[in-house]
Amino acid sequence: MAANPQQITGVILAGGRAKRMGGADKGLLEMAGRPALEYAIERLQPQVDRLVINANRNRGTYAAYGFPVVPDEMADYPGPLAGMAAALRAAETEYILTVPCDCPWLPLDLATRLQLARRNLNSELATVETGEGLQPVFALLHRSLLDSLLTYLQGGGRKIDRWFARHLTALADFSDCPEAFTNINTPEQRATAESELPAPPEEARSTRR
Ligand SMILES: Nc1nc2c(ncn2[C@@H]2O[C@H](COP(=O)(O)OP(=O)(O)OP(=O)(O)O)[C@@H](O)[C@H]2O)c(=O)[nH]1
Ligand SMILES: [Mg+2]
Repeated sequence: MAANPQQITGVILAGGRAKRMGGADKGLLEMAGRPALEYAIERLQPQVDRLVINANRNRGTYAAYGFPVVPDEMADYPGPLAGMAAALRAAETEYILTVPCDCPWLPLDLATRLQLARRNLNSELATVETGEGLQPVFALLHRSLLDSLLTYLQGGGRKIDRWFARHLTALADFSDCPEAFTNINTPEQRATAESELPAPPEEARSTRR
């Protein structure tokens, strides 16, 4: 199908090893009674036209949410850029918007603010600046970036911000809400998050289709 220039595919990056979480599949790890990625689905889906999940393990469990599941094309967990590359290849829209699976408070106006920043700079790429630094896993990427990304990965590059530096990069200012990008890497952070997340309402328990 021809890509529609207006459209964005949201990508939930759930392909990591989660070593700091003891090797659990972090997207499926329960946080306050719900798998982590359900928070990301709930907050990202209304902002985008399509959604895909990038995952390397338990793909059947992820597929049960009803969205396409895209695995990395590179073996051995090369990092989030591999998930971005796989999603760019799979997406049928002009843009993808990536978020990590472990960020239950991600902003509801993420897509709007990234698109605005990107348009202002007329760039192919936009990411988040919180005032405390970049949050480069949150990225709006034009499909034309795939070749550059594959070249960077094939050359051994793994760092997102170093690859971004090869391109004009728009920064969306989220200094008003840096805490919205809190992500959960360790059992301690999970415990803190669980004390702050609401108990799941009954209907939320059936998000999984
Ligand atoms: N597709 C893909 N995604 C990854 C890979 N490594 C990390 N990610 C994702 O990138 C995002 C940020 O990574 P981290 O929070 O460090 O997650 P992680 O790498 O699984 O966890 P650690 O092993 O503890 O660093 C998460 O959404 C991960 O799922 C990978 O090799 N492939
Ligand atoms: Mg990591």
